Parts: sequence; C-alpha cells; structure tokens
Amino acid sequence: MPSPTMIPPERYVDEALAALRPLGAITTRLEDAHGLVLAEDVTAALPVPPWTNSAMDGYALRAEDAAGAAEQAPVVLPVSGDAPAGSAPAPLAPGTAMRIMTGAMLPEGADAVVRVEDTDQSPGPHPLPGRIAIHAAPAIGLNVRRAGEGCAVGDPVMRAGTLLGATAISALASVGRGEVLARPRPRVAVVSTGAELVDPGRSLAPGEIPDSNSLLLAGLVRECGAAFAGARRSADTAEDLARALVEAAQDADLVVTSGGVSAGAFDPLTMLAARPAGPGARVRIGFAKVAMQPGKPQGRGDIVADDGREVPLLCLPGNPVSVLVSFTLVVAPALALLAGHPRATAAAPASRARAAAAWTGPRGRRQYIPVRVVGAPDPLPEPLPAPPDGTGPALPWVEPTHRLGSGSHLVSSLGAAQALAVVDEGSTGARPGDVVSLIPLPSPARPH
Ligand SMILES: Nc1nc2c(c(=O)[nH]1)N[C@H]1C(S)=C(S)[C@@H](COP(=O)(O)OP(=O)(O)OC[C@H]3O[C@@H](n4cnc5c(N)ncnc54)[C@H](O)[C@@H]3O)O[C@H]1N2
Ligand code: MOO
Repeated sequence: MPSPTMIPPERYVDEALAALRPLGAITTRLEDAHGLVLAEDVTAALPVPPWTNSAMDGYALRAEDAAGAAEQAPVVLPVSGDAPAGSAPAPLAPGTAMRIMTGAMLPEGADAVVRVEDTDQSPGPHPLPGRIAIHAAPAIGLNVRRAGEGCAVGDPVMRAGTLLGATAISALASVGRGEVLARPRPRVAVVSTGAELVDPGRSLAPGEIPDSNSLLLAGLVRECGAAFAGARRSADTAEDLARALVEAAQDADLVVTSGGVSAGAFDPLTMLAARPAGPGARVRIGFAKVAMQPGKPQGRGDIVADDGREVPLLCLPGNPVSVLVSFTLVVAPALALLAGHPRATAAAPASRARAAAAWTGPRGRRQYIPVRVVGAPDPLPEPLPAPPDGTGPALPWVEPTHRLGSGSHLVSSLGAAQALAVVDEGSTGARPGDVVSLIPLPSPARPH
C-alpha cells in the first residue's frame, strides 16, 4: 500500500492533466499537418472519384456495341480518338471505341472499358489504331469507376481528434482539402538544474558529470511527436533558475525541468518555491511525493511568460532513470493532452511478461524498472505462477537492463530498455517467473 504521505501515481497524473488544456487549433496546410491532431470534423468537399473514369488502359465503348464478342467471334469497331488522363474527351459516337488510359475521364456516351489485353492490340505505347477487334463481351460498368462511388460531397470523412498520419492526410487531399484545422505540435523547453552538469564529451573536473538528462528529454519530446524548443542549464540558485525558467517559457507551451526537487540543502526548485515574492514571482510550483520508484519527488506549476501566457511547468527529479520514468508517466500524457489527443490519460500497461531474473523493489511505492526482452531461462523457474486471469498465450521474458537491477542512477544501460516493467506497491520486487506488466517506451521511428 502507498505510504500515507505519498499519493498514488494515477492521482498525481490526473491532477497534472486536469491543469492543462489542449493548444488552440490553427489552420494548417496539409503538407505541414503530418503528426498533428485534427481539430474539426471533415466532410467531403469533392466526390471521390471527382468524375467517372477508367480503371484500365484500354478502349471505352458502349457495352451494347460489343455484345456477343468472343475469342472466336471478335467484334470490330472503328477507333474515334484518344482519351488521355488529365483532359476532357469528346463525346463518343455510337458504334465507335475511344482509346483510354487508366484514370482518364470516360467520354460521354461510353459505359464500359475493354482492357487492351482483350483486343487485338498489344499493350504499351503505339500509334492510335484505326480499328480494334474486341475478344470479350463487356458488361455495362466494366472497368468503370463511377464519380462519387468512393465518397459523395458532404459524406463524413474524418472526425476531430484523428491523428494525421500519411494515410489520413492523403484522404483529406482526395476530398478537396488543402488545409485543415489542427492543433500545433506542443513546443517543449527543458531546463536542467545542477552545478555539477557539463556538456557531454567534455573532460570532468572533480564533482562534475555529463548532462545526459537534457538530451534524454530532448529525444523523448521528439519521440512523442512534440517540438523540442531548446535546453537551458541553470546553476543552483533561485535567481538563476527563475531567469532560466522565464526565458524557457518564451517559446514554449510546456517547460520541463530535471533535478532540484528533493530534500537537498541547495535544491533550486524548492528554494525558488519558498521565495515567491523574489525571483520566483512569475513561477508557481507545488511539490508532491508520489508512490512510485523511481520518480518519487515531483513538482508542477506554471510560469508567467513575458507575453502574459501561463506556461505549464513539470518538474522531474534529477536521477536519469527517474527522468525516463517520470517522462513516460507524466510528461508523455501531458503532451498528448496539449496536442489534442482525445484520450490522453496516464500511461497504461499494454502487455505482460515474466521476470527472467530476480530484482528488488521498495514496498509502498510502485516500481517502474527499465527492462529488455530475453529468452526463457533454462531450466524454467518452478513453480511458474499463472497470470492473474488464468493461462493465456505464452508470455515473453524480461530482465532489468542493468545487472544491478533497480537504481535511478543506472543511466549507462538505458540504451537497452525496451519497456518499463511495473511491480505493484505491495511487493518488494520480482522473483523469477513472476508476471509483470509492461509499459512501452517512446522510440525513434524505425525506417522500413
Ligand atoms: N534526504 C532525502 N534525499 C533524497 C530523497 C529524499 O526523499 N530524502 N529523495 C531521493 C530521490 S527518490 C530522488 S529521485 C532524488 C531527486 O533529487 P533531485 O531531483 O533533487 O535531483 P538532484 O539532486 O539535482 O540530482 C539527483 C541525481 O541526478 C543527477 N543529475 C541531475 N541532473 C542531471 C542531468 N541533467 N544529467 C545527468 N544526471 C543528472 C545528479 O547528479 C544526482 O546524482 O533525491 C533523492 N534524495
Ligand atoms: O524516486 Mo527517486 O526517483 O527513487 O530515485
């Protein structure tokens, strides 16, 4: 059970989300809309297809003019011209055929298209023949795509809240839209606190460490489809932090900080929050202890930007694994809400697995531990506990990405993390064979 001084993770996330509103929708050109959330219900402004056209390269004709055509008894028709794609053909005189290309407008009077393969002509680029012999009788409508058969003007096409991927955007283009109302990508600025932080790759003086959290947060922001609006570093003073936060808020819809939220004598966020009249006048922060491990100390509030906007602020603990876990649980759903995803909620376990190794965890805090998928141990642990809802498909096996198991500082093994395994607050870790839930981690898009 969570300790009475700590709040359950879901409650903290719900409270954080309740303080946010989706970003205002803006008119966006379709070529800029990929990855955004649609903010209007769309109906078709054009029929699809916009006009009746041919589904094949061949000859447009009246079906009745070739009735009875067969391999052994071809029907011969004169060819009156070409109907290339991209132009309106002349009407088709009765008793004639017109050469037509796939997608070209069907001439008025025609009601069927015979494929070139079903004539005496060979496929490909050739001069227009004077006549053709047809080897198969066409039915009315053969190889004809009727105007509006895919969708009529006014038909509902897409609902507000749809994530605009490649397929959705192509559908919008096909029904006549060049721009749509969509919510912009949330811009996220990062502020890392800590006098010990130096640029990655620099040699370290005693007490210094590479700033890995700024890059972790920048990448996670992008992997969630949001726009990274830059990282700043603040020294461990309330003045410096207040300056960095107000600067960060200028070009951001959300500011995320790492570090400085626990019980240290120099934790700058707690110092800033304690001095609301001074440098903190434009920054409001409240803190919470959340029953999760890692990620127990959390903060949230807002910053009054120069233009008067109240920019939401999420303050994550500084330990790198705490940043990953807090981002997944708190920041990712916050970004989904700002971006306009209709069902932005706390990250939910998506699947289950079995622990391939033992690891320890704290009773009273729900554990989120980075894991990777491994092969089944040999021999299998015995007894193998059944999943709570009985047997199901065989579960994958996972182990902590670091040989030390749980540790919020174990950043060097994070590159192997495929998911967060969740162990409930009543346990003190996992034994081999235990069933755990998995929360997927954001990941960079993989080329196919
Ligand atoms: N007396 C107590 N001490 C601590 C408590 C507590 O309840 N009582 N909670 C612990 C827990 S849990 C956590 S989590 C941390 C959170 O600390 P802070 O958020 O104040 O973070 P820092 O002290 O600034 O840093 C913690 C750790 O992470 C490293 N760090 C910080 N920023 C970065 C960065 N940008 N890149 C890489 N690594 C970073 C920093 O060097 C520290 O090692 O507090 C515990 N203490
Ligand atoms: O909660 Mo801290 O994030 O355990 O290490």
